[in-house]
Amino acid sequence: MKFAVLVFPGSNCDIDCYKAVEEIGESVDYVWHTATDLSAYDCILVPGGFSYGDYLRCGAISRFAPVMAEVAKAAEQGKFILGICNGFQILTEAGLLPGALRRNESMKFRCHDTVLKVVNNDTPFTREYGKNEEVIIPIAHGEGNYYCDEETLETLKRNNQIVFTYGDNPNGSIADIAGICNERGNVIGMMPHPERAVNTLFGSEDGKRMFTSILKSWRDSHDTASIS
Ligand SMILES: NC(=O)CC[C@H](N)C(=O)O
Repeated sequence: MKFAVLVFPGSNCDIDCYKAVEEIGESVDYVWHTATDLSAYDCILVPGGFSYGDYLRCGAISRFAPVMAEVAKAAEQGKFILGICNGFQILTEAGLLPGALRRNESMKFRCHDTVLKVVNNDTPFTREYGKNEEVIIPIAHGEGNYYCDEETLETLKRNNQIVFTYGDNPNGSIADIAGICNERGNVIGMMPHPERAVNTLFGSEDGKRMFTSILKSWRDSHDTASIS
């Protein structure tokens, strides 16, 4: 299986994502935002950071990068797309996920561990977790306050698209939402950083199972031997 980690001017979690994939022993490349071909990749990681300095709105400029047309194509093909933090912001700006990320209610940048509930463990990204399992994954953002209108929220609930919720809501997100997926389940965005929780040395390895979930899902769909 081959992973791509997109890199925009101002990305700062690209190396963490790359290392997280290395932790699970898979192949990974950095892919610059000007790339126009993602056909070699099975999973696209859109990492966190401050792409284009968060000017206008977080992700509002990056979503026009040439590579984003390829991300849309990959999503259409059913490939796995994981947007983390600024990556989530870029995916909402690109219209690949519904809703928007606003300034934290506190108007402060929040950087600390959070307890997340795995609301939907029936996605390619979360199958290695138990339903309603609580995991510890850190956040680091100023604009993680997820918002969508009532109708969209009802749709998210009805389709089981709410993947993670916060135990102790750190940013004012509607319905305590920390992560959502598209209706098909192959595109997910989340504000917390699983790639910063892949080893007990980091304080938690609860994020690692997101990466092993992706690998298992890909292996199942490609009918190769499953990993232990
Ligand atoms: N760690 C990040 O990706 C930061 C996300 C974004 N720039 C914010 O502050 O909300």
